[in-house]
Amino acid sequence: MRTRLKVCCIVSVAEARLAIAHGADAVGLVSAMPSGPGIIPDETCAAIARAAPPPVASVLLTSRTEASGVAEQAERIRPSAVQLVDGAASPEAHEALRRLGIHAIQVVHVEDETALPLAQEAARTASAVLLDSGRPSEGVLGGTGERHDWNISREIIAALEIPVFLAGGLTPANAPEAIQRVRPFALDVCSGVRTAGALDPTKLDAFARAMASA
Ligand SMILES: O=C(O)c1ccccc1NCC(=O)[C@H](O)[C@H](O)COP(=O)(O)O
Repeated sequence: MRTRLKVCCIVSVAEARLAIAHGADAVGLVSAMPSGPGIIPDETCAAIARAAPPPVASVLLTSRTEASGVAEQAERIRPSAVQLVDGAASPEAHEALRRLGIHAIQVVHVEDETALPLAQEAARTASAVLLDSGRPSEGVLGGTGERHDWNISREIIAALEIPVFLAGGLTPANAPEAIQRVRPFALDVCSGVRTAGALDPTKLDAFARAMASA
């Protein structure tokens, strides 16, 4: 099965089009966060979500966890999916998204082996799990440019029956190894395809080619 590509930290409709032209299956839109390089206003998230043509998915990243807050933002922006980045969102938040017909992607930050039970719990309600390299205890919820322990990720993917995205420090140089060793449903990349903050067509092309070569 082909490994899917999610290009995250998209800041404009033009960047979304560039990512899609290079084969992105999904574009990630980072709304308000405690910190991070890719944050954009909700109005920009909504404009990009409207511009993403089917079957490309628009994924809204939110640090909200309460059902009412998650649902309010999702209803306004209308993405295909919401990526919950700040620990396990409440079952009510998942249920609110389900009622809106919007998928929930639950992020699990792989800090140590405790990520496995967290991912198994998340898989009970989420449509997909995304394994990332944040440090929630320090208010870092993604966009680190750092890899985590892929042995743990591989173990999680083998244990789960739902799609699992792999994120954190991916680049054209390590994408083939990520696919071969970890076998994720999709790769998620932010800093590895950017230069001086802007989406870089040369790096995007190299990333897509690296994935195809795996
Ligand atoms: O990029 C941000 O500003 C950000 C902040 C807080 C949560 C998530 C954020 N980025 C979105 C992502 O999901 C990244 O694609 C993912 O963390 C991988 O980033 P990178 O290691 O830079 O490829």
